[in-house]
Amino acid sequence: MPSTSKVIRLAGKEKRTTYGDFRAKHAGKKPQVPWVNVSDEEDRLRKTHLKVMVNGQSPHARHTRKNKKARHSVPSIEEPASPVPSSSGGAAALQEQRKHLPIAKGREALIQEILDNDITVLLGETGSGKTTQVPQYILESGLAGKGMIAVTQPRKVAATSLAKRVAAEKNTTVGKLVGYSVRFDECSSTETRIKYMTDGMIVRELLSDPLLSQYSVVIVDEAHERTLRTDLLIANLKNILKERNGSGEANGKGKGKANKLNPLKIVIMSATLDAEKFSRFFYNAKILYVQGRQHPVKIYYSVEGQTDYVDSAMRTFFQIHVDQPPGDVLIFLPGQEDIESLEKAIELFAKQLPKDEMEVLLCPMYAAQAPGQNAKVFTATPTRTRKCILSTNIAETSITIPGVKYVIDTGMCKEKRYLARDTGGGFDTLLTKSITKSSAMQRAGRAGREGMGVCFRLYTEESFEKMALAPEPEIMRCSLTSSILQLKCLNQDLEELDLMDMPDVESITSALKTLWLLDAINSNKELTPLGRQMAFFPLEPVHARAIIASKENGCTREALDIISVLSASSKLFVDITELREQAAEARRMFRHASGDHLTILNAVRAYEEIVAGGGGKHARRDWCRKHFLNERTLLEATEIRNQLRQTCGRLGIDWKVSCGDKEDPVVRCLAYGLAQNSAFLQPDGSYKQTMGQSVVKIHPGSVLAEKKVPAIIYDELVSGTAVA
Ligand SMILES: Nc1ncnc2c1ncn2[C@@H]1O[C@H](COP(=O)(O)OP(=O)(O)OP(=O)(O)O)[C@@H](O)[C@H]1O
Repeated sequence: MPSTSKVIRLAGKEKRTTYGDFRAKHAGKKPQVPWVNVSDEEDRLRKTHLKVMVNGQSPHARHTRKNKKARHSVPSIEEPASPVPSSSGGAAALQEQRKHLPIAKGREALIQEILDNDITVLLGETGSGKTTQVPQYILESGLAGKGMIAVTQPRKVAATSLAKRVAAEKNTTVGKLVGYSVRFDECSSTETRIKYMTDGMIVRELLSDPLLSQYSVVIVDEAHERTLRTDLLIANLKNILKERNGSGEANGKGKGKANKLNPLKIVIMSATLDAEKFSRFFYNAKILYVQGRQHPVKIYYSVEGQTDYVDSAMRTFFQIHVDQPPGDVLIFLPGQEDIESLEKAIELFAKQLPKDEMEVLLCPMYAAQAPGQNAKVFTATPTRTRKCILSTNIAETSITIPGVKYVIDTGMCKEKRYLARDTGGGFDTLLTKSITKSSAMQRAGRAGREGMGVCFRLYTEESFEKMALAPEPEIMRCSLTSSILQLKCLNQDLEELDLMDMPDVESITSALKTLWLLDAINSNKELTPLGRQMAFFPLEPVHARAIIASKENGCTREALDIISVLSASSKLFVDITELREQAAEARRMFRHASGDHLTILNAVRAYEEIVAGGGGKHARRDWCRKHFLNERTLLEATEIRNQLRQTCGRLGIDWKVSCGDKEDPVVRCLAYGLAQNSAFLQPDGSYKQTMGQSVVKIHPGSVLAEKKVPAIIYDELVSGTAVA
């Protein structure tokens, strides 16, 4: 059965802004500025949650409504005289900066509160210093004893960049006193006391250490995002607290220790949190509030709603570029396609600017881009240049991008949503939708980290008022398959966990059906030995199942080559709509009649020959460019493969076993994992899913796009987007 990496679910057309549209619309014209008005920065959301102040007044006065007179133009932005030193500089400058953060005033009070309470909920404005300082205060005060302090983050990029920043503040290199742990990348040592980690990694640690015995403090940061992993962690922390502290109270202070482990301290943090809900969940835990932000952020709303947010973002960018003082610009967009469209449009217009204007340096930032590429965003901006970062919501929380003074918020994001199938199983899909108030505030908070900032919201104040406060918890809208498998390994049933919000029965049933079809659980919903093995792999269960099946099919080497590429954060085949034919021609040598997975394998093998040939870095890069391959994906996949090989070793699977050039064993083992993702050819040329009613079409970037084959398996289903 041929296999393809991507199919499209045909469910109506969605209009996309393309490069061509931009050219037609703006050819020869100077970009126009959208109307904007000024609103003062507000924190009315938080006022309702305020219970205990940790410190006093904000160091800077807030902007008031009198700014409204600047309705029709963006006034020039003046820096208030600030005693705060600049963020660049050595260790002494960093120590000086730490002292000026709003949270520093409340340091002693905060430590005392954490000492007195097992669970603390901490609210503080973006940039007040929660994420970088609280772990250091806890460490410096000796509150963590000999244990480690875990600081969880929903996203990789935040965990790694925060670890680097805090290591610099501690005048050390990352991986020693301060480390991080993200999927496929661990940077810590026996010296590590503060560990920034993704919520996924700490949930994974529960498998080998159910009481998280290495940690004396767990700080759950950006808890407002309510990711699935954060919710599972929080539910487990409640149980661990009972086990380790012997109390089910927020201020139990470790009384009646149930075992020999250190008592656990839990801190829940965010700038935009429904603090009362968290407090109630944790036995009415105390809510602390850090008042004030280091630098103010002015907010501008558009007077009218913007129908084409990519176009409006472009015009707002040039308005800033032409009229405003130096400072980098961060633009929030929903996804990669919009980022690419905007990148091209800005590039085109930037070339038409007069010679005496500053240069524009474009830096895209999205999860599917290799980590090294995202790291470029953090490098210093050259002189006479304005950096323009085009990002999805991966830059929305926790991170500080040095140099950013302006934020443009399109008000849109992509949200993962699970579409269940009546016949069992289902899939996660990304839908473009309006953001929430929490997101809007977090996005604005990315300006004003090093000095006064400005945020342009490409939506009206009225639209902001109508936004939901926070996103719907992921547990209510995402696939539960992987989580239920992990919980089964901890002898836990999702239905019986004390969760903040309980998902509906259908999505639990759907996940259980998938696990049953993969043989991870039996018909009594009990974990099978195979399921336990699958949970060892840091992969989606479908991919883990394929690797395990490769053992009996004698093709583990090939399965790992393919699945490590599928698990990398960016695609291997560069897919530019306008250059699709040229790319297909350049990649002809890798094409495999059996589909995309074997084509990936051919590309990996060809790349390895180039590496073995010893042509050097430049030769490898040129070869990849020539063949429209993303070398960063290949490099990342090599790292992932090394880890998967180690996991195979621990499970007694010999990764060196190869089937050579035979294709059947490879497709067969993929089919074990992807059996649910299969579709049969229909008389009209479309494909119908075997499980579910959806009609799908092979993605135009697939090697099978032009072919009609009786049946396919696939590993990615895109919903609702149009065929280009
Ligand atoms: N990588 C960095 N480079 C330069 N300055 C930084 C960096 N990280 C943090 N800072 C400085 O430290 C301040 C506090 O950052 P921190 O992340 O601790 O705030 P926070 O209260 O957790 O904010 P948020 O809620 O947005 O995560 C920032 O406003 C910025 O001035």
